[in-house]
Amino acid sequence: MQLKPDSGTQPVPLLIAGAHGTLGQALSRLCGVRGLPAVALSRADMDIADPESVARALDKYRPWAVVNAAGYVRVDEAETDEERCFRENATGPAVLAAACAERELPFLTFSSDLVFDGQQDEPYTESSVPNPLNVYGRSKLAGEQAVLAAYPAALVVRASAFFSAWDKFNFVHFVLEAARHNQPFEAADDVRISPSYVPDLVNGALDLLLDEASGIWHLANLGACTWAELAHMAARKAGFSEEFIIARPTAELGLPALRPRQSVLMSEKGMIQPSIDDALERCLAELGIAVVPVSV
Ligand SMILES: NC(=O)C1=CN([C@@H]2O[C@H](COP(=O)(O)OP(=O)(O)OC[C@H]3O[C@@H](n4cnc5c(N)ncnc54)[C@H](OP(=O)(O)O)[C@@H]3O)[C@@H](O)[C@H]2O)C=CC1
Ligand SMILES: Cc1cn([C@H]2C[C@H](O)[C@@H](COP(=O)(O)OP(=O)(O)O[C@H]3O[C@@H](C)C(=O)[C@@H](O)[C@H]3O)O2)c(=O)[nH]c1=O
Repeated sequence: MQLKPDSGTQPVPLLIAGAHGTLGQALSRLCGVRGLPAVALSRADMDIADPESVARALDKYRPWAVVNAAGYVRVDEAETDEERCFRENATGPAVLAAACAERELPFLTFSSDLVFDGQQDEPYTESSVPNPLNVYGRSKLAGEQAVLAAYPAALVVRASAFFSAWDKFNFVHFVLEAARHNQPFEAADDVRISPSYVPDLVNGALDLLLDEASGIWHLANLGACTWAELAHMAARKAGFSEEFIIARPTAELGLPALRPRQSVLMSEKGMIQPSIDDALERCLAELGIAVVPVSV
């Protein structure tokens, strides 16, 4: 651990942007578990798209590295909110990257599987050609390109649909809530993804940062499933009946933004994450739900 040059004993922190979000909160939590001093800043503390705000925060906290967990994630709203979406997902990361490059600070930012168009059959790797289908995906790709242009040594981790026991804003939580209340749950059965269990994503991304990795890396749990299959897996492992799940083509869900028919992520760089099945069981255990062994 680096000690702050002018402080003697105070450890030099990791600075996290996007403190109050799903990823930001998980980063703070796991930095604590790993004994990594960190300072997590909300938008009020540091607006990542405002160069003066970023400079003030970096000069105040003098971190050894910066992790950007901030962003605009409302994929469907982005279709009619392009300016705000690009501000948070492209301008913001670019401002952070330039400030970190100037100070030679390691920088990690996150991108998404939605930079791909789903036209290929095989999983997408780091060398696959992006071609986003929606405003959100275009903003994430623009952010990747701006960050690596400003700071080629930056680390860009692409992840996919988050699921986590630590907050309620994710698909697996919605499924379990519908199961508990026996409410019908419509799930897309024509879109294949490789979901990201947030603790695995955070630990993998921190490992890469500490290993001084750079460039684009794919971090998603191993395997692939449709949203409907993920819903069935979650319900079955949690011991619920599965009748409440209604498989639907995505077109019938009335979502404004187009999604790729598949955006399964794999890494060609060897950063293998645990399987979706294993991650889901750990997620359920973290929720205090006894996992029902699936009969073979
Ligand atoms: N959720 C997912 O499934 C996936 C997410 N990602 C990426 O991971 C990152 C984090 O996502 P997630 O945790 O789900 O997002 P959340 O919406 O949970 O959190 C994002 C946070 O960023 C903050 N923020 C937005 N703009 C700024 C800004 N200009 N300055 C400072 N803070 C800002 C938001 O604050 P406020 O509330 O004030 O807007 C919010 O607290 C994003 O880059 C996203 O694209 C990638 C793949 C999948
Ligand atoms: C909420 C819900 C979603 N879905 C499926 C359909 C659709 O493909 C997709 C849309 O749901 P969401 O809006 O949660 O997922 P979506 O916005 O597509 O999720 C994305 O979030 C952004 C931030 C990312 O970066 C992506 O990786 C991805 O995780 O999920 C269902 O099938 N049933 C549901 O009830």
